[in-house]
Amino acid sequence: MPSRDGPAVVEVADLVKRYPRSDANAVDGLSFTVAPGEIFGLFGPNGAGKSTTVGILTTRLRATGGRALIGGVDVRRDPATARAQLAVVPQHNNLDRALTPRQNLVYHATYHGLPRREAESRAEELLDRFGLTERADRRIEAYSGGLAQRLMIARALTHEPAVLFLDEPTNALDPQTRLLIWGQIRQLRERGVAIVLTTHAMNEAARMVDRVGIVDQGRLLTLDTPENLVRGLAGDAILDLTVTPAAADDPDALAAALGGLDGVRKAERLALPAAPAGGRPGGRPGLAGAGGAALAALAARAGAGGRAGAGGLAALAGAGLTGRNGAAGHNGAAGRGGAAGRNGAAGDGGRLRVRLHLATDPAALLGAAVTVLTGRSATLNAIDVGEPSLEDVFIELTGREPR
Ligand SMILES: Nc1ncnc2c1ncn2[C@@H]1O[C@H](COP(=O)(O)OP(=O)(O)OP(=O)(O)O)[C@@H](O)[C@H]1O
Repeated sequence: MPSRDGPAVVEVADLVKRYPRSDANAVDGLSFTVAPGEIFGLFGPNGAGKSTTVGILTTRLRATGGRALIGGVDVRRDPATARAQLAVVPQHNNLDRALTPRQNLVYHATYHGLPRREAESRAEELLDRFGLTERADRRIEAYSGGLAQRLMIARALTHEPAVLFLDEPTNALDPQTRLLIWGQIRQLRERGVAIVLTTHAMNEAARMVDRVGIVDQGRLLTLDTPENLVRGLAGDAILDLTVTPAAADDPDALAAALGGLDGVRKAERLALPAAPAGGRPGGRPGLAGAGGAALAALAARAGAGGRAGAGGLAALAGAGLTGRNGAAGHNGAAGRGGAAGRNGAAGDGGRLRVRLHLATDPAALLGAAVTVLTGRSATLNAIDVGEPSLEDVFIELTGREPR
């Protein structure tokens, strides 16, 4: 079990950073703590203030106000002592190309005060742990991105830091290297190392992090475990309906009617995914995919429950059913299972995609949704159901507009 007792190893209190000649704070009163043996995800859109926060904590930048402590040491007052307790793995390769991989590790260890002998045996141990022993004396230039990332993490561990800052640790890595790196991060957690992780690959990281702080415009929007965030903000399930409203109907009124159903926490209109020429849009799994069994059951229950009238069931039978794997779905979440062909609609003309965030089982809602649609003479083209994800929470909090 990770040891999460004892005083926080990272403490940030009312932290402020205003860059010269800027008219807004890049970090604007941020507060959080990270315990030993905790993996803390610091997430936020581009420009939210993550790098600035990490820059202050790692002594690269000076705060304008507030406090930042590493292992109880104020980074501003005593940066050298703070640095001895932390390590940073940057997103981009900053290995010393004039040295071999082994020499990179030995150099880093001696820089941090280890005697030569100890530094060499530490390097040996880390090369072994990261599967680099065979490649320890090659030229750095010959290293792939994955090998370089492994070596950078190994290098960060030479002085046994109490806290490790990882910036996009698995960006552009193959699945094997990702697994290795997540495995190493897990082991560090078991040893009581605190890890502060910044990444945009939230759904991947959600499986690893203990708590998440989501920041935007330098402020903390929320801080909790991924499970609590997903449950609390995004709802229990997500149901995406692609519908063709009756010609005289108002799409917003139709979306609002669906949003008013019991068990719906929120309804939002989404852009329709672009359909590739002649193919299934979105590339999502259909009934045979991850959500297939659940969806078949859902369709059966919605039918057996008798909530929908005969017309509604006919509409349901004609709709494409797909599973979504809990993505925020802004780039084509709904696989339409050939519904466009059955519907006879040319292109996406007149169609509407409504996302319902549910506080209930989708099966319990589906009949009522179909009744609303048939009551308004709308056609149901596709149903896409899935679990909400951390990325859904992120979009909910920070919006869909690119920064
Ligand atoms: N050296 C600088 N001088 C002036 N403004 C800066 C400087 N560095 C960052 N900023 C601004 O501070 C704000 C926070 O930037 P920061 O790089 O910390 O965000 P971020 O969350 O790390 O973004 P990303 O995900 O793109 O790395 C942004 O508005 C950015 O433009």
